Amino acid sequence: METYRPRRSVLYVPASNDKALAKIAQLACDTVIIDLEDAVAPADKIATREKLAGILANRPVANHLGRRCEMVVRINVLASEWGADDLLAAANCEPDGILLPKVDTPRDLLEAGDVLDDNFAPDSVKLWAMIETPKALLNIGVIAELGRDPASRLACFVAGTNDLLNDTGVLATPDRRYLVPWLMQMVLAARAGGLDMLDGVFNDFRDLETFGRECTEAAAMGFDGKTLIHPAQIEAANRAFAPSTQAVAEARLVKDAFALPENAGKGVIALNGRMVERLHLAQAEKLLAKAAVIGA
Ligand SMILES: CC(C)(COP(=O)(O)OP(=O)(O)OC[C@H]1O[C@@H](n2cnc3c(N)ncnc32)[C@H](O)[C@@H]1OP(=O)(O)O)[C@@H](O)C(=O)NCCC(=O)NCCSC(=O)C[C@H](O)C(=O)O
Ligand SMILES: [Mg+2]
Repeated sequence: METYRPRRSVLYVPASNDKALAKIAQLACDTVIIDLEDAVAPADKIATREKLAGILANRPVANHLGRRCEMVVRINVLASEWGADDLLAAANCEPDGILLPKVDTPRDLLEAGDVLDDNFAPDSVKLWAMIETPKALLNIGVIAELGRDPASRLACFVAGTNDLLNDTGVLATPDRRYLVPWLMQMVLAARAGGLDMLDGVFNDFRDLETFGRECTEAAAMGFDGKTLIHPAQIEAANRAFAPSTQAVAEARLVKDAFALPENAGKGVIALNGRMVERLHLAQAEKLLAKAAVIGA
């Protein structure tokens, strides 16, 4: 069974921006997040929420990979004046996920999950969580643990680096040196919880060179993909989070070596002067499956 769901390029599209919404079908991003939160002015929140059903109904049948176009809705903070209505309105539109901003504790997710369980089937919409507050970082392990319980609906973490910089006062530098320790904590926690982990946005959308570098680093740090704010960022993200040609070739070598009759049943083999274990075979098979899905 195919389990890899590509989320290399995850584009925020403001739910209030008709021009941007109309572009979705032409874009080569793996996932779209329809944003009701930061991208929508307070005066427009209610009118924008009312457009949600139309936006989701118009989702492209297939995306650039020929797969069902994954659409997630980011709602306003649950405790805000808009949050509760956003949650129900979003779930009614049957998106693939609902992204909760400013999650501080597991309770925030459990409360949203309870509302969904009272109104929708247990296997319906998934929850995604923004990790963007100091409290979320302090609680990241227990929040991530929810990922091991399918009843929690939790499927994905998204780093909110703008809020994190704002709330902590750390300096934004091109190499993200003060953020990296927290980003690595997020990756570690996501892995412990069996969750996907998406990197935060890069605001300077005309600077594609620095953006490309940040994507390459994020892939090396273990992120599954990057959240984006502009279509110009899609291509570099798709490239950075895809397995390289060399990685695919090496994975094939590992798979072929373990398939040799003389290696049947062996736990460890030597390959071109390198020790290769069955965990490397599993890793290679995962990488090849990923490459097959994205056509790399
Ligand atoms: C940043 C922008 C406001 C820039 O918009 P604009 O000046 O219109 O850019 P361009 O003229 O270069 O646009 C070219 C065409 O591309 C379309 N476009 C632009 N952005 C998007 C998009 N996100 N999705 C789809 N299409 C898009 C324009 O409409 C132009 O189309 P056309 O004229 O037909 O050629 C804008 O990019 C933007 O609004 N981006 C998204 C902003 C957003 O959603 N922000 C909230 C999410 S990020 C966040 O919240 C961070 C997190 O919470 C944290 O804490 O870190
Ligand atoms: Mg934010």
